[in-house]
Amino acid sequence: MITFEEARTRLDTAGQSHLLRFWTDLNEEEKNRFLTELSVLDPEELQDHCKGAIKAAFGRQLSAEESLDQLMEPVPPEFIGGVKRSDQQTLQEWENEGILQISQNKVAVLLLAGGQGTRLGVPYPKGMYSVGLPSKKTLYRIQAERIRKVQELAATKHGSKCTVPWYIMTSEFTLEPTERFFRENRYFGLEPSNVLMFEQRMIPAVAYDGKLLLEQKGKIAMAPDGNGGLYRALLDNQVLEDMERRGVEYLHVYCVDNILVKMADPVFIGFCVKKGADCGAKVVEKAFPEEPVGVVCRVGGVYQVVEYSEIPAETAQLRNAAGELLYSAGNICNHFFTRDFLCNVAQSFHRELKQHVALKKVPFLDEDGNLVKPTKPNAIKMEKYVFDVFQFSKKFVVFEVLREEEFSPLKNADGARLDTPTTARRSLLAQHYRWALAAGAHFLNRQGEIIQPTSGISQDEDPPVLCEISPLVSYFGEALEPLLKNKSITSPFILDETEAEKLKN
Ligand SMILES: CC(=O)N[C@H]1[C@@H](OP(=O)(O)O)O[C@H](CO)[C@@H](O)[C@@H]1O
Repeated sequence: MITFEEARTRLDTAGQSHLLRFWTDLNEEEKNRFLTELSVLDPEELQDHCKGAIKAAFGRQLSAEESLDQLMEPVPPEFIGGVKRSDQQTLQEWENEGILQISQNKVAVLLLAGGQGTRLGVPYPKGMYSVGLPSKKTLYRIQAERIRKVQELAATKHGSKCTVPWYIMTSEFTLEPTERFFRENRYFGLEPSNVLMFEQRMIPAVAYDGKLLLEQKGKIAMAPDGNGGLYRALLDNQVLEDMERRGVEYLHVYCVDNILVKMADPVFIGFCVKKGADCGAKVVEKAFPEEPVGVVCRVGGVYQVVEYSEIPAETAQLRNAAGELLYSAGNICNHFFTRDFLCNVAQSFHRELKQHVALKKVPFLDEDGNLVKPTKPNAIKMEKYVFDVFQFSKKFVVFEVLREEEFSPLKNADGARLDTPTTARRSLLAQHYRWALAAGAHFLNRQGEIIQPTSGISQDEDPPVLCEISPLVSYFGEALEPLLKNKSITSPFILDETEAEKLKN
């Protein structure tokens, strides 16, 4: 930790000496905490950060030729691999490859979980949320059980025990509650040494005059550095070394809120490995022009995601001759990276990542120490995005999957039209209902009458039966026929391991 004098000199250099305005009001503990916070702020970096924020927010506007819509082009269809575009045998080959890599301990998953869940409106990390399934499982439990199952599938097929380590990037907001939650839930049956949490950095919000803000007398207003803070956090926390020690070669990186996420998806991993990719993105067909998903495309000839907050509205509306959205490769925040690629990016390029700007209302202390809650944006928050490293890839691939099977994110509280606990719950239950029907089950209501099978269930309606299948029984619909074929099942039905045992007999 630095001394007060050192802090003062550093802040003078960075033009931020006002931050010590209330120093004499602080008690010893607050002073120490503040000095600890200040000691990680390098004065030159801080100065660059503030200048960069102002320039990014209010700098020169791009000319017409430089503008995004002039430079954007869709991914040529022949460059997109995927579930709809491939036959069963090819898909099986990719899956086999993925399972083989998993069985050799070469695959890990990495969760981006530093966000505050502001839109969902809960004061705890999103992964701890339960969307109201019959089993009451939280997102974290579902994800953990999918890891356990995919490990088991690979171990059974190749005859040796294997591990898919789970790296979890948290932030100042989410580390402590996430750790506690995992401990209290005994790591959901995973080996604790294979669940590795680390923290991304926080960076200061910058007021429109280039100054930092105090949120308390001894605390600067900070925010996580975006999910692209991953690369710096990998270095800060020696995560790449841990991967190397374990022999991990391939990473499946995903964000916490998609209830249908296929953890360490063998098909996606196998596809990327077989194509020799160093970096890949899973996409779904974008549903409508305003859908809040980024689009994978090329900008100036280079692969990139253009985020929903940055794509010009008219560009998002463009359609091809067949009437489909021109920019339809919707990013579902499921990425593939080789460890080599991550090392290269983290070591050589993390400083070059674009800073994205958001103008936000950031509460601050005024000169008299009173907390002001602004009614309009007053500060710039800078964020890096995880996908901004695609440009450094030597072999980038895109993999399209079916939305109803793999993408239903939890972003908003119930009451919103899209991406709520209700839509997430319905997506999962509809999927499990489809799996059960495909395995040959018949559903009965409480009166013992057959419920006629329904297909094409939308997120606006509940499936006709309540059927939830534990990931410990089936990872993605497999192995259900021996349990369910020609069985008459009464809704609600929870197929967990105990129920599976009963059905076997
Ligand atoms: C920076 C970043 O990763 N943005 C992602 C991410 O958006 P959020 O709104 O930040 O959750 O998830 C979306 C999919 O749910 C994806 O479409 C988008 O591009």
